[in-house]
Amino acid sequence: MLPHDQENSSNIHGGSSNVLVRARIDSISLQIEPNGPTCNVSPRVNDDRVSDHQQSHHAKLSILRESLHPVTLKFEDVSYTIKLESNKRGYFSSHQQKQTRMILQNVMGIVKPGELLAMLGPSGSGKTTLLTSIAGRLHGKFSGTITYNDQQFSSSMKRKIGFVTQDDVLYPHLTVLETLTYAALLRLPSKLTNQEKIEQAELVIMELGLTRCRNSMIGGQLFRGISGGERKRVSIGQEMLVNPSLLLLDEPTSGLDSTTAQRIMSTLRWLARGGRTVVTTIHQPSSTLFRMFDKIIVLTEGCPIYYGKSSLVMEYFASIGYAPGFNFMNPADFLLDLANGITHDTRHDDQHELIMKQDQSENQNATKQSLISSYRKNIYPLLKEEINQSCNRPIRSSSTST
Ligand SMILES: Nc1ncnc2c1ncn2[C@@H]1O[C@H](COP(=O)(O)OP(=O)(O)OP(=O)(O)O)[C@@H](O)[C@H]1O
Repeated sequence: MLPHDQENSSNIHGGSSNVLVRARIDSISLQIEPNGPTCNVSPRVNDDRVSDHQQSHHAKLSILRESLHPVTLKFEDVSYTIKLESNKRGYFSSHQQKQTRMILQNVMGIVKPGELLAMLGPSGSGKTTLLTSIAGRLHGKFSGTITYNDQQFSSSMKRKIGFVTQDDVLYPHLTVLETLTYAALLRLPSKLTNQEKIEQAELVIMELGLTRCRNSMIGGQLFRGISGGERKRVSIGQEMLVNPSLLLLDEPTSGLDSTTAQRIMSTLRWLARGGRTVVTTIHQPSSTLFRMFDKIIVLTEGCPIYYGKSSLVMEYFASIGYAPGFNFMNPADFLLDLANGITHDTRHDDQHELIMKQDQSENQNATKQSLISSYRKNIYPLLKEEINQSCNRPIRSSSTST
């Protein structure tokens, strides 16, 4: 079952079955905040022909569809430095020189419930480090502020965060159903009965379209199991079980074919539209994938060169003198080139490669510095204002950033 198919299907929020669902939600000791997501697109259906069974089934699905604690994430001037220890004279020298390296520098952003933010940038640009800091798992010299509904990170917030890491750890000998059932038994609150926990695992399997492989083993290096895309969905499912308000994912589509990647991104978008705040890193998205992001942040060597709506990114770079040399270019390819300091020239196409090579060797750093300064001049002040203005205000579903 495709999640976006479900977006089009009826989702019942009224009726007695809904009361039961609410009762169950309450029994998970979660409460609906007054600033509920305004972006939930579930239509209300009042059709007597829908059977009780169907009603209860759809209503149960809505448990996973809605976030119960919408979270507005803000990260302001996040910088992170690490200490590098290197030998001064040689490998066996006891004289060690301590150097520092800046991994992130003044990174800012705001993501509201219902929004999907993608972090883009070349390998080593700091995407995972930023995601880890948002998850509250970064240790070391870290400065700046990260808040969740204007509150600092706390253990109660930790429980509302789902973090899907790049290298998912799954037991190869368990089936999909066993993996998710054990996760449900271990992670769901003790107020739920075991039967209810098992039902939640079944719901997640349906929601993520894993029904066909529910009894297949995960597999590993020694024996083949489910596919890479299914495996990634199992990892996402493990986090979905606890209905996180803030879902963070590190490279959820890496190594997957474009159709599977698109399917996973549809799932993430659908989770966001249920009032969750979704942040993902991504390496090389296709243009179809790119269009699914509400907002993007583009990093080069730890510094942002763009933050804002994905639909406005090309316009922004064109306004500061950077445009792709030809039409129909995947915006993500263009942005990654820019983040690497490679500009596209509008001159004749067969000169293009040569120009790119020259840029790489001679002008890369200058281009990056120019992009960083343009960001500081054009985007940073507006973003700072947006973050300050949204302080303690009701959460809205639309974004007003660049
Ligand atoms: N604890 C650490 N010690 C040494 N280097 C580190 C440490 N943490 C991060 N780095 C370096 O910081 C840079 C950013 O790393 P990060 O994993 O955030 O990049 P990334 O953009 O996610 O890369 P990729 O796309 O390849 O996963 C890299 O050059 C990495 O080697």
